[in-house]
Amino acid sequence: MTDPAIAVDDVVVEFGGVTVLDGVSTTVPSGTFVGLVGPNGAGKTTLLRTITGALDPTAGSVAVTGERLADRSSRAASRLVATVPQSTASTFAFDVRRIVAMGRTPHVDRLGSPTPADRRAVATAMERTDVTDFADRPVTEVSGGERQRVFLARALAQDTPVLLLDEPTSDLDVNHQVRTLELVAALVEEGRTVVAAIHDLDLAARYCDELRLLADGRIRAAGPPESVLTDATVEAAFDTRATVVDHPVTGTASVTAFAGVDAGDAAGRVHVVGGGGAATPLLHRLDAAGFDLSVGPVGAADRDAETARALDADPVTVPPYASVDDATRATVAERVRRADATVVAPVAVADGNLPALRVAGETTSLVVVDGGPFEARNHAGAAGRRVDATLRERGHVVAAADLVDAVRTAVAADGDGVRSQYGSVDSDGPRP
Ligand SMILES: Nc1ncnc2c1ncn2[C@@H]1O[C@H](COP(=O)(O)OP(=O)(O)OP(=O)(O)O)[C@@H](O)[C@H]1O
Repeated sequence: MTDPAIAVDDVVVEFGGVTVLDGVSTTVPSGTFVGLVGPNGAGKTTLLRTITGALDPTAGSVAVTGERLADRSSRAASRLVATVPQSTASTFAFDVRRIVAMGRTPHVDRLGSPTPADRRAVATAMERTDVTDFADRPVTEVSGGERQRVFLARALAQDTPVLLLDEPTSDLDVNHQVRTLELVAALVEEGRTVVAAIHDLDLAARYCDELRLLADGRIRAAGPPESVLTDATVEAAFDTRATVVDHPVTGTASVTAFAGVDAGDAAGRVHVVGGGGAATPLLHRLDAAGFDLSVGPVGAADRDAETARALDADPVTVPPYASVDDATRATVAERVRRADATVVAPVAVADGNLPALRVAGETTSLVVVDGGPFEARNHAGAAGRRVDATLRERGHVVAAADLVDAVRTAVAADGDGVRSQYGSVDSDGPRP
């Protein structure tokens, strides 16, 4: 069997008597992209620095392609591993091309000048990281995100089998985040091995072959992203409530954290009127709080339907582009009546949700999230203004941030409160 690209064996790192890595063992197979995830201070940077040999572990050992980097000359080690540090602040005003060319140092003969192959490697690295346009600018005068790409270009120009990246996308805009991780994935396809500390769990799940979840100096979970990122592992490592679902577009794990949401001890059935993704964040909050959920009516392929299925929240769906038939209407009405509270997401009034809005409006335990269909600006005319005023006066309208508390109160008051009377004021029906 060939050696793994990286083997970390029972590594302990202490700083001034404080144990930062506490017996970390893991291997990274050659040609894979492994993401290091975990909370601030978990030890990700420390582990990367130990792998490069920049830090000597208190105990344990690290091998890269079967060799201890500490036993190699720094020039030889630099032909094996390239790194992009978390902070790329540079004090020297070298131009970008010169910074990238520094990646060739371990390959260039000490006395010789760069060869055409060196120049080609620099040009290709700049192109692949999209920095060619500002190749002649001083690195001190480019933006933080541009500088991050310059240092990735330097690492690419170094042309090593192993790349270690500390937060390679932290300063990048959304376009360059995705482009950079696609570039990294392409490098891995070409046979390189990459380990990257990544804070964005969704991006890590989307691009990495495997993850290592680090917390309190230990690896808490290791393997494919979907096995590492679960509600339980994320909650334990990050000390927060969290829900992990399949992302509707990428199909990979998508993590939503809820700081300050109580442990899921809330009881009660809640029906949510949503559509177009408006209910998705609300469903996550309500699910994390512990409510039993139903949703609808929503299109079968709607984002809210996907979320509902992922959370076992029982969506009432209609086929795409179909109108709501009598049977569906009756099902929704039944769900609303059976629920201990009904939540209306900030949706626009549409033929599809109008029947549900009508039924919801007649319940006593209605929670309307601010910006929704009952708002005056979403209705034409006096009827709309009356609906809005009545609901606000009766305390049914809340900000999304206050949703869980409002639903707890509504559930407790179910059957007890005054009717929201949306039904009675809406004599001619709201108009979109
Ligand atoms: N040189 C050092 N001396 C003392 N303590 C250090 C040193 N380097 C790191 N630490 C401590 O070790 C712990 C782990 O730090 P590390 O930078 O490895 O975490 P991290 O997981 O990369 O965090 P972040 O996500 O915030 O970048 C932290 O508590 C940090 O304060």
